[in-house]
Amino acid sequence: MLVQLKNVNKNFKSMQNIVFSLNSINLEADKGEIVTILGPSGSGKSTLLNIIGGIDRADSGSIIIEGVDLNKLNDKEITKYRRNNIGYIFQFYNLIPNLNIYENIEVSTNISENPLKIEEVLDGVGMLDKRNKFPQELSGGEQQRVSIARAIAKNPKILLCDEPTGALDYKTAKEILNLLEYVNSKYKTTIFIVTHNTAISRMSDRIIRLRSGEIVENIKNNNKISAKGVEW
Ligand SMILES: Nc1ncnc2c1ncn2[C@@H]1O[C@H](COP(=O)(O)OP(=O)(O)OP(=O)(O)O)[C@@H](O)[C@H]1O
Repeated sequence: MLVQLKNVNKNFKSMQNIVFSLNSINLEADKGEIVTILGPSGSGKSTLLNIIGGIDRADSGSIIIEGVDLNKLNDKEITKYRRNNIGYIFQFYNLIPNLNIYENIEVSTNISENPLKIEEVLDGVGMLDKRNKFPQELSGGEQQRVSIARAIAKNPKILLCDEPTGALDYKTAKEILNLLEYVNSKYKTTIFIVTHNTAISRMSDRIIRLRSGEIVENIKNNNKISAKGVEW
């Protein structure tokens, strides 16, 4: 098992009160699985993703990645874990505006121990010919392709996608889903996709539904379809 969360709890507090808590989260994901995390706004989806990514710390419980418990790592060790194991894709791409496409990816490969060739990943996402362009010269879909290339170039075991198609129109969103499927099959990357779009869950191996910080559904998808067939 690549990812195992056991009894994970996380509270966000205001001055005196707990304003939100993620409660007793248990989940597992194998190498190469695609997992979708569904749930209404504020249910804790991004918080859960950030805990798996070592960005947020859990208050208690275990987050075991390849046998290592993230909750037992110090800050330096967790930074190293993040650099080498985690690729992140955001709704609004988060590319660095004053660096060209190639340089945006270089920022990520420069800090990882086992990066892929930048040309190879740019070619894989269909952006090699735009390598000298700047983010503002690209469409949203193209920027998301670059952000996938940036995440993948680190050669991470886990790809965390927070609403990766949330800012894109139907056609471009479908292209991005196809690309995530390609990455998953080529690199055997385990992919977590947080989304409001329940249709996306049809291309995943596992579907997790959160409500008010609790998992209310955790099912294996026995009717997985290819990204091409996902419709909404
Ligand atoms: N750093 C923080 N400090 C305090 N509260 C936080 C913090 N991060 C998240 N929260 C609260 O935790 C709750 C869950 O937030 P989270 O972003 O995980 O939900 P979500 O399901 O991803 O929502 P959305 O779909 O709107 O992005 C929210 O009520 C949010 O305000």
